Amino acid sequence: MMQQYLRLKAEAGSHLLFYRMGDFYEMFYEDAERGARLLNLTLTKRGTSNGAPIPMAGVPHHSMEGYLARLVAMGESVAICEQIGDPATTKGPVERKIVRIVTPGTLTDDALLPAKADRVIAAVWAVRVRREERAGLAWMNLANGQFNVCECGPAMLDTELSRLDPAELVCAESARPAARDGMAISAIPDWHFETDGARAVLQQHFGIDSLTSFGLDDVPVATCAAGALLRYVSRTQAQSLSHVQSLRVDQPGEYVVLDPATRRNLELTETIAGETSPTLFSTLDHCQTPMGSRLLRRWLHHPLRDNEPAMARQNMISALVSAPPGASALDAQPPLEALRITLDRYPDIERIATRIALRSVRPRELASLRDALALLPELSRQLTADFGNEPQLTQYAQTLSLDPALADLLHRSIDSEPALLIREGGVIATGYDEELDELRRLASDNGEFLVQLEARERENTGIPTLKVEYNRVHGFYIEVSRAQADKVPPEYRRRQTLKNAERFITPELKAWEDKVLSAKDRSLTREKWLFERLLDELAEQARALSRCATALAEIDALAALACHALQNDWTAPDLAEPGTLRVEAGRHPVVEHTIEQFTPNDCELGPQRRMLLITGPNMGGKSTYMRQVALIALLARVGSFVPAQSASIGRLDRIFTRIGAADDLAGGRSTFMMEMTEASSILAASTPQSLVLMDEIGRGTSTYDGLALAWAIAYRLLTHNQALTLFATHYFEITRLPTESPAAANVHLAAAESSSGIVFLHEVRPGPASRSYGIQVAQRAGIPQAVIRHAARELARLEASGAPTPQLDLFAAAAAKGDGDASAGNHDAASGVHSAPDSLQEIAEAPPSGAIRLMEDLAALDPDQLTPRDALDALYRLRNDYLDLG
Ligand SMILES: Nc1ncnc2c1ncn2[C@@H]1O[C@H](COP(=O)(O)OP(=O)(O)OP(=O)(O)O)[C@@H](O)[C@H]1O
Repeated sequence: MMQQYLRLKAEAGSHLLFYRMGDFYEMFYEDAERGARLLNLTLTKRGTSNGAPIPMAGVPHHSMEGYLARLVAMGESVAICEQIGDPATTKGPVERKIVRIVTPGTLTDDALLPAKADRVIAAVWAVRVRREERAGLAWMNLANGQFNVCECGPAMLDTELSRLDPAELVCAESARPAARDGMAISAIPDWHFETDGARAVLQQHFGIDSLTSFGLDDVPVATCAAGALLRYVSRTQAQSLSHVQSLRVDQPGEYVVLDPATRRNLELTETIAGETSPTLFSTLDHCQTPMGSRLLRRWLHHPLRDNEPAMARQNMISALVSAPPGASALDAQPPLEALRITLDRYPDIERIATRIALRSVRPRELASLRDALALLPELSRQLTADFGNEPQLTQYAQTLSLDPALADLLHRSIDSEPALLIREGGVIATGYDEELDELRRLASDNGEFLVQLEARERENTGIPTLKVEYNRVHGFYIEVSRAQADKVPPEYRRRQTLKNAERFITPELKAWEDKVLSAKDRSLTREKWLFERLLDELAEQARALSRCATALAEIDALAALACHALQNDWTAPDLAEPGTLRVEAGRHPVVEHTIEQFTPNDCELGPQRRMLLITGPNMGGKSTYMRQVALIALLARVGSFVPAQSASIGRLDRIFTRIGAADDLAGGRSTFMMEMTEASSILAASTPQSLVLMDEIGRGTSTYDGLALAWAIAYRLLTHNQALTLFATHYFEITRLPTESPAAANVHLAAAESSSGIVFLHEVRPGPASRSYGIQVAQRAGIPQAVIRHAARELARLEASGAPTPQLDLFAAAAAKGDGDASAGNHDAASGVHSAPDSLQEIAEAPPSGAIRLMEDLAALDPDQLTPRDALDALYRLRNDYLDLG
């Protein structure tokens, strides 16, 4: 047996091998140790190998699914080996075979899959093509059969992977990427990616001679990845992947690019702390079906660049939102509500269709499919009757009309309440197959015969207490009390002797028993055979079914967005010309639900006003404001309504965010290094059609370094990249940027000081802030009073001494003017709303800033060339020039 095990283990490779032995799946050797550790199982021993005991750990076969789910969640893969030979007729170990391999990215079983998220498997391959490094990506969603590829430069690989968020990444052994959270890495031999072999695998699967029709000629590197991926996935499944019927090339310009940091910062489907709620997705997910939820999640991660497809969704949402109550609506419900009530009754047809194709569908899933198909005409009727003025919605009605033969077949073939598993019987409906009905009748027709037999034998033997009974060990028997046992006729043969009774069998009873029991076996065999034939017939409809599932998912996701828009007073944005972003009274789609009263704010960016410099106290609402603008833009590009009074959002190619400080300790990068890495990719890639969010860039280093970098980065974004930028900063020196470039404008988050401390107004007003309120915010955060008083004294001292911190200078100037109003400051030249106070104006006009000039002067000095006297003179000069000690 161990030889057989070792052969199968060699086949399983690095996957854990679940080796079936009776009612258990056993693991041996290192697998046993690893499995026991991961699953908290008892580690035992079985036999010895070279004198050493062989470690063994096992899980009961009936609870295997739960253990598999846990292992897969930990990124493990498991090869499942079943007994396929018959123990009764086999000498030596029963024949066994690996029947499937469960890996994190190739799950199709409902019990192992998250209902509301996709689990994608991807493969990556990178090579040099005509002196240019290219990365090819292929990915597959096995649970719905979608198979896609794209190609990009290596720099974009991380961004693409964050878009797809694969559960498993297949790569070549020679190019294993660094591990990442939530993504298992599976290395396969390099030759699997070899061009000819990869193309052959694809051509064979799709049954075609050329891959040109899929548009693969332009993406040779991705084609290699696709071939390797298909080979890998096929090996894991017991069945052919007949539901993977096409391969789509994602075009580079299709979606608004969001890099990994941006997806994280905008908390699309996961909060920064790693929770699933509250996120944009958790807020919007009013979907009634799991397939709708999964599609909505995909949409949020794939905002559309072009107006046309986004507009198509928006039009449908508008129709759903505004349909007048019609005669057809259920129970006088508004049409949208009636539609959602109908949707609520659909099961996960998308995954059922896949499991039909993979022949792993369960009887009860077919019953729920049958019931769902009966609902389709009602849904089609609602779409045409209530939303008839929106042609795209009514088009769905056509996709939903499946061949009535399918519903009829399921209706006739599947029992109204089928058993859980086909091996239990009771799945095929009575009346579907004559032979099955006959066998079932034979198998169950025991009552009448036994009653008659018992009466007859009592009379023949004269034993009134004689009984005909059944148990699982001995089958049918006639029981007679001990005292009466000598009265039984000679044809009675003893089967069992008990303390007070004797049990007998007669030739007649035995013959009948054989007939009944064989009828039972034969009926089960017949039922299994019928089920297989049924799957053959259903498989022909799997494609139409998955198209129907896609339509249902789209209707559901649109209805969810419409429902949210209606309940929260969202509006349809205007999908405008590139380079425009205008929001009137916008709100943060998630935060507006988590606080009592959200203050709406405007935002205006366009060709003449490309950058907003956002200042204001800590806790004033800067980050919320910036994120809200980005989320409104993203929602508009998804095709959704937006939380604003009105909005006009142009075509965007990318959204970038540099928000918050996060160390990448694993990657060995400090906070400041991370900040600069992100900033450098923004400077490298943003265009006039990009939206850039920069939050407090430069704060991770010393004040002057930070200020100088922040200034230079802002300047570059404004003049070179010309991206639409929201730039929040505590460096008030930067607020004079508008005087140098009219395309920049200052805004600030207003706050006021009251007797009880600072009050945040959360209102975005024109012009820069006048104070930072750091000490007041610290006080609110509970810093001890003694520390607060000390800090206040220090601040007063610094201000009085005119210490050369540029922002202190600025505040001091404003404060000296007796500026008690938190929001009053100079308003930028570009906005032209207010004139600037003199002192600020002076600072703004001093070319260039004092800080930078000081640095320049210092840099101009060469200490090695100075005499002690020259050095002293230089020191006095600098002191006089830059410090006002008067
Ligand atoms: N428009 C708004 N209306 C109401 N409350 C708001 C608004 N914007 C922000 N807030 C509240 O203010 C809090 C602080 O907001 P936010 O984190 O955006 O401030 P910040 O200026 O970025 O602070 P810091 O500079 O310290 O990072 C939020 O938790 C939120 O509850």
